[in-house]
Parts: sequence; structure tokens; C-alpha cells
Amino acid sequence: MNTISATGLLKSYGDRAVLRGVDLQVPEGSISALLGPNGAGKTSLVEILEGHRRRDGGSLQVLGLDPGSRADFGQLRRVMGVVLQQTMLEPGPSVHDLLRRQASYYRRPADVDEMVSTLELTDHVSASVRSLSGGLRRRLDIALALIGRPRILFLDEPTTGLDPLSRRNIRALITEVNTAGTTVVLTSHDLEEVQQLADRVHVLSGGNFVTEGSPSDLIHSSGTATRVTFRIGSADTALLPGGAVLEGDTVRYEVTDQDALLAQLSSWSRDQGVQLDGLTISQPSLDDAYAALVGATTTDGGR
Ligand SMILES: Nc1ncnc2c1ncn2[C@@H]1O[C@H](COP(=O)(O)OP(=O)(O)OP(=O)(O)O)[C@@H](O)[C@H]1O
Repeated sequence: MNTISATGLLKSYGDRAVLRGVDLQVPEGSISALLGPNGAGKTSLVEILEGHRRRDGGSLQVLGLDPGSRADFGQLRRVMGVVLQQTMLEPGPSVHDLLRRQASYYRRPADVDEMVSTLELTDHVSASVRSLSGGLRRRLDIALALIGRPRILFLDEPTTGLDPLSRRNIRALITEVNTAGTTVVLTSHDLEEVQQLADRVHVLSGGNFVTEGSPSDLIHSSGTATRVTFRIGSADTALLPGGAVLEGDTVRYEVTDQDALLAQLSSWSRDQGVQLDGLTISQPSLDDAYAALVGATTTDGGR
């Protein structure tokens, strides 16, 4: 079953068409990532999915509700958690008061003290929002989004501005929340984060998704090469499988079918009576694949 089902979504600002008939299916229980260059329309799309921005056309169901309808939005907000790209916290109240107030809007909220401890805000519960650093505000944003135990969680660049340890903890928390049953829609420019978290990746460019699939599907379809290197020693290079590049005593291959190459190399080394000394295999990352798939064809959207 799909938690989000969108067909033909349209959005323009003046005469600039940002979404040109976007179709999106987000399976229940997945972590789906929306990628695309600056200005591609990710935030516009996510805010339409959340019901925080009006669409110009197309049909949309989120958990069977239409976020663009006022009545449905009222129901949706009780089962939805949202972390916006920019934090919009009221500056006055303390961390604890804000979380308590937010929890009071839900029928079965999470425990406030537990949430404070999970997001490592314990030392700051009495501090007013205005006194928090950017990273602490981000953690509070996430705590507020999770306090209602949402069925769907929208995260727009959730770990931007966090220190490496907090980033790691937030990623672990996202996985945990997802494992407990929450569907997650993630927008991020951090492709390592996306590769680590997402089951599905949708790349938006020029007003539509230009490619969709699992991170490994995208890596595979980009044709990005795996790099295989080893040291040659005194072996005869003449009989090496084709495609070898010799750099001093190191042999390098760039291939898309690593299994075939490794099978050939293993018979070569057997025939030569040598080891594949210092063999390293560097798999391409989602970052490499994204650059190959999107890099040359995109431009900044003009902000
Ligand atoms: N309220 C608005 N009024 C006019 N133009 C807008 C508005 N919001 C967004 N835009 C424009 O729409 C385009 C898409 O913006 P959007 O923020 O959705 O992209 P994005 O993919 O989220 O970008 P980024 O990765 O930089 O956050 C940009 O050209 C932006 O300037």
C-alpha cells in the first residue's frame, strides 16, 4: 500500500513552472528521498505533500487524505510530523514547555522526558528557544516532529548544521522511527546520508523526476565504474585481462561488472602463480551516480 500517491502535480510561481506533472508513489513503511539541484522544486513538492503549500493541479492522497482540502488537512496534521528546511520555532518558551504544549495536541503522544533524552536536550530543557544554538534548535525541531508519534514524517534537510555526532544520532533515530512503522520522506543534499537511509530515491530536475529507484539501482543505472587496484610485483603484465592501466607497480581497472573482472583476475593470478597483492575494490557511491545522472543536465533554479 502507498502512503503517498500523487499524479500530475503542478506548481508555478508567476510564469515559472516548477512542478510540471509530478507523479510520486511512496510505499508504506519506506524511507523515500527526494533529491535534486538547488531550485529544482523539492521544498515546493514536500510542502504540497504536507498541505503547507497549495498545488495548482494534479491529484494527491496522503494516508488516504487530500492535504489540499481543509477538512482532510485537519486530520492529516494529527498523524504527520514535519521538520521544515528552516526552523520556525517560537523564541520565548522553554524547550520543555514547547514540547509539552505540542504533545497536548495529540491523543497518544510520546513521553516528553523520553523525547528530551533521545534528542539529547536534557541539559537544555529550561532554556528558552532564543538561547539555543542552531544545532540544538534543529534537534528540538525533530523532537517536536516526533512527539505525536507520526505515521508519516517529512524531513527537509534534517541534519544540516548538526555536528557529526548529532548527525549520526539523528540518522540512527530516523532508522529507529522508521523500523517502528513511520513512513519517512526525506529531502537532503547529503548523498551519503541518503545512501545510508533511503530505500527509494527520486531525483527531481526540470519539473519532473528524471530518475527513481533504490540507491543501488541508481548507482547501477548510472554506469558509474567500480575501481579495482592491486600491486603487480614481477608478474607478466602481457596476459592481464583487458582494460588494465599500469601506474608504476600498481594495476588499475574501472569496470561496471566487477564480478566478471575478479573471475578473470583470479585465473590470471593462478596461471601466473602470484597473489593479487593489496587488492582494493572501491564501489561507486550515490554521490558518483548522482553526478553522472544529473550533473551535466541541471542548472540552479535561480534563487
Ligand atoms: N513562494 C515562492 N514564490 C516565488 N518563487 C518561489 C517560491 N518558493 C519557491 N520559489 C522558486 O521555485 C523554485 C523551486 O524552489 P524550491 O525551494 O521548491 O526548490 P528546492 O529544490 O527545495 O531548492 P533548494 O535545494 O535550494 O532548497 C526556485 O526557483 C524558487 O526560487
